[in-house]
Amino acid sequence: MTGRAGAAAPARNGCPPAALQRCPSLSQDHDLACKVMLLGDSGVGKTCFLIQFKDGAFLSGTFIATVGIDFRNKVVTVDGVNVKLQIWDTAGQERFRSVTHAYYRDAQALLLFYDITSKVSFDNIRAWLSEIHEYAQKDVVIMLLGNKADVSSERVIRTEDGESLAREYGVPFMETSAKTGMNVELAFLAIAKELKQRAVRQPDEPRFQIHDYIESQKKRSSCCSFIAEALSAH
Ligand SMILES: Nc1nc2c(ncn2[C@@H]2O[C@H](COP(=O)(O)OP(=O)(O)OP(=O)(O)O)[C@@H](O)[C@H]2O)c(=O)[nH]1
Repeated sequence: MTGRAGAAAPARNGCPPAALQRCPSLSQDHDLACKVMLLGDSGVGKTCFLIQFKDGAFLSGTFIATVGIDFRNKVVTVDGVNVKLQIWDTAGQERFRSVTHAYYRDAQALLLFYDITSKVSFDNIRAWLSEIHEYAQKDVVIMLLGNKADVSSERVIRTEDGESLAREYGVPFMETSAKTGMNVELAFLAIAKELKQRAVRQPDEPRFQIHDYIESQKKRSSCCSFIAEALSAH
């Protein structure tokens, strides 16, 4: 199921052939392929986040928990390089934990979610980070995401608490909404940019700073929830 892409393709989009030779994989529709895993407690919104990114839609209504693990591909273009993100959506339920552990080792990036309306999901982030340190590669890119930022009336985790936890672990952070789409694309684009730079960085190119990029691009939940509330009122 891990399906790495195969044959080498000619360099495109101004990315020099020598640099692309170092990419983890090459094929017709993309220059570089990367594995990204979505982690976090059951119900935090991982599947909805993925569907929002892939199809631009929100799955509302009955919550159907993921069983085991599933994946979707999406190609994004960053700085002229086509990056295929193979995104693994894991089941948050404890009983599937041993299944998902097996997939950590191959992942180049991990999006770790909590739900801003659930204290338990936030408190469990430390346990998730311990698992990550146990099973994932040492240089894996980790991003902390506080999802459901559109539901401001039920918020129990302040933005500052998310920021401070992320600072403690040295990982980038933002609040997101799989419902409104707030910061969904940004999360994946930031990952794609970081992984692309690791694979094809030119000697004279400045190093990509994922923290700075996110800080400069992210939308604040207060502004977004204001807009979402205004829209839902009509
Ligand atoms: N308001 C709001 N609801 C959301 C958001 N994201 C997900 N939900 C809802 O939260 C519930 C759980 O979402 P899922 O995406 O299935 O959660 P999950 O993390 O994939 O859960 P598991 O598959 O069990 O690990 C669903 O009822 C969604 O409609 C969001 O950003 N805002």
